[in-house]
Amino acid sequence: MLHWGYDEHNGPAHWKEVFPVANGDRQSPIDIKTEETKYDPSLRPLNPSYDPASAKIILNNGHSTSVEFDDTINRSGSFQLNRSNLLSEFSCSDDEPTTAFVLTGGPLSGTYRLRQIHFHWGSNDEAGSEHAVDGMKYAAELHVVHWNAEKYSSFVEAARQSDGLAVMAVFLKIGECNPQLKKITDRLDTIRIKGKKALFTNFDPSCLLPKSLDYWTYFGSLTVPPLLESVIWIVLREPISVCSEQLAKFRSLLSTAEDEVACCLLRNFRPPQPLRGREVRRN
Ligand SMILES: NS(=O)(=O)c1ccc(C(=O)N2CCc3cc(O)c(O)cc3[C@@H]2c2ccccc2)cc1
Ligand SMILES: [Zn+2]
Repeated sequence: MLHWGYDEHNGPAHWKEVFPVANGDRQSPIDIKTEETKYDPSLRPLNPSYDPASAKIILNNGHSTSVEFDDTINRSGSFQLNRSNLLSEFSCSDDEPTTAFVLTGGPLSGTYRLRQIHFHWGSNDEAGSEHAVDGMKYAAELHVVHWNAEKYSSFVEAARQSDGLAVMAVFLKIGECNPQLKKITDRLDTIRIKGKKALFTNFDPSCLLPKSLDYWTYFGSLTVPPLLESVIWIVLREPISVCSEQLAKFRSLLSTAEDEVACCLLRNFRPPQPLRGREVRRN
């Protein structure tokens, strides 16, 4: 198998050839059978608090489009943005609580720091989400990726720990065009080719969250290689809207680089994986 992707020759059915954990017992996504979810009174409300200044770039990494955030923090507690992206450096004094772009509450113990958001979609409006609800798939799915910055010193280290990552999933349901999503879909034509990136600042991902933050939660994995089993999944029950024209822009992204034959990224979802006896809790 060449580099993994979503085509016939390198898609999800092949990933186990290179990443045997694909057959593990806490793989994602899953089909959430609502009748079998368990209410858990100990689950607290989710508390996302994002600082718009931390958004940095939007990029096409060949298997999705992502908005990357600045999740570096140096010892003095001040946030350091690297000069190469010409963003000004700002620092908060040590006595200020740094609440920028973190997720706490819900099933989480501790503070998870926002790293990136990205999307999954399909070749048609009917099925593009990764998680399913009672067998039903949505048109697309937003993932808001956080890592446990209290316990681990980097995202990649956290990605190897069973409680290292927390990903909030938001379903995108076909309907009205989404004005908040427009800020992202309007930029996709500048990053069509794999590897392309562009400055993307002052974006607060909470503008993409639905009114209700009610959720299901379960222990799972990355849904793309290396499929690491390090994700606490928090799937919001209420979808946000997206229109066909906006979805079409995602599909016009290329999964190929400049020097390759152009190939559109028409779909990039992994099908639901076996639950293997895991429990899905709801708040
Ligand atoms: N769909 S998802 O489960 O929410 C998810 C989460 C994280 C990541 C992520 O940040 N990854 C995994 C894939 C990947 C591919 C790259 O080309 C890359 O440059 C970075 C990543 C990272 C990653 C890589 C290694 C360890 C952990 C994450 C991707 C998908
Ligand atoms: Zn994802």
